[in-house]
Amino acid sequence: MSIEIVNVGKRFGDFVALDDVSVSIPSGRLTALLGPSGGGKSTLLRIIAGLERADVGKVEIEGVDATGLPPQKRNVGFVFQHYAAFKHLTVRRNVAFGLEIRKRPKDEIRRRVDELLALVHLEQFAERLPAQLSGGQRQRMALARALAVEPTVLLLDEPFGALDAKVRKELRDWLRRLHDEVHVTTVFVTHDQEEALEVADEIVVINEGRVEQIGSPDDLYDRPANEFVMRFLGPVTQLGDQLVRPHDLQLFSGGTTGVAARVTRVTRIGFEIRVDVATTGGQPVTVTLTRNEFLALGIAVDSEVRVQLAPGSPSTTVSTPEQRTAEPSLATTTS
Ligand SMILES: Nc1ncnc2c1ncn2[C@@H]1O[C@H](COP(=O)(O)OP(=O)(O)OP(=O)(O)O)[C@@H](O)[C@H]1O
Repeated sequence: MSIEIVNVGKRFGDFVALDDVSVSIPSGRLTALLGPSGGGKSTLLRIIAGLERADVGKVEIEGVDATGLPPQKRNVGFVFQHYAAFKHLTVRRNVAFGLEIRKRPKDEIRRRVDELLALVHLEQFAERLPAQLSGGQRQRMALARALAVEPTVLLLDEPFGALDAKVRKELRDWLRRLHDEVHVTTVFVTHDQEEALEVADEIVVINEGRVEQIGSPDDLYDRPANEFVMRFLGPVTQLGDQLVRPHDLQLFSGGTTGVAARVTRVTRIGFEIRVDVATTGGQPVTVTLTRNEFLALGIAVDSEVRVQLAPGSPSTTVSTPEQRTAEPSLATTTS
């Protein structure tokens, strides 16, 4: 294990930002700290970086107790959402900065910076100033600069957060490929579940200062530890007292399987069809089908159907019976 966080606690005044957090972050992997705003992700990242001190607990990096070490002794590189570049220095000099202050030989610096600029696809922009780059290019420069000093650990706090959706998506794919080439242990903070599921090898779900679940994207999606993780990782709907995913529900136009319901609304959303139904007990349930599945059923608004959870699909029991689904359906109940 590359980073061991053991029983870490952190308060800001009376506010508990982290409550007895223990996480093992594996070497050479890409790990996401995922959770809602204010949950404590950045605080945990800053504690790993040494920018913040834990009140209790221990941080170990590559077998070394780093709890009391200042940031510059931890050999970590970091990139934040609003990256502050040296405005008056070229891209090349920005990337070289960490190597220059370490007084590495000029030849070595040139070679290493060329390699890094190629890695982040910025070779042709080496002599530009940061202001002459796009937002996405600037974040790539920031990553090259963080990697220049060969950190043991790379820490990224919402590094693409300020960029538009398309650039964000491109950088996400690019980060995944970069990591496959470089293999530096990387921890990144995100509140975007899609980003975490797509990019990370391991995800740590953090909410209200506590770890809700740690696992691979598949573990979390298919075997959510609790209702919070289930709701946070994707769309949900409720069938009886079970919280389920709308695409894990099956509809039948006849027969006796599952629960009797009536179709209240049919909506096409891109390549999916969303079918809202109301059970005979009056519970609104949302089902998503592919277009072909929908056409094969031959159903429309007011059709009588049966609905059931596809065998083997994840579900969790809802804690309070009156709790509404996270994605409320627009169904008007019929009985
Ligand atoms: N220096 C500080 N002083 C007081 N409270 C703080 C400080 N830093 C963080 N907090 C509080 O601690 C909580 C956790 O903050 P943190 O930034 O770790 O959350 P986060 O999960 O990263 O959220 P976001 O995605 O919004 O950045 C928040 O309620 C925040 O207001």
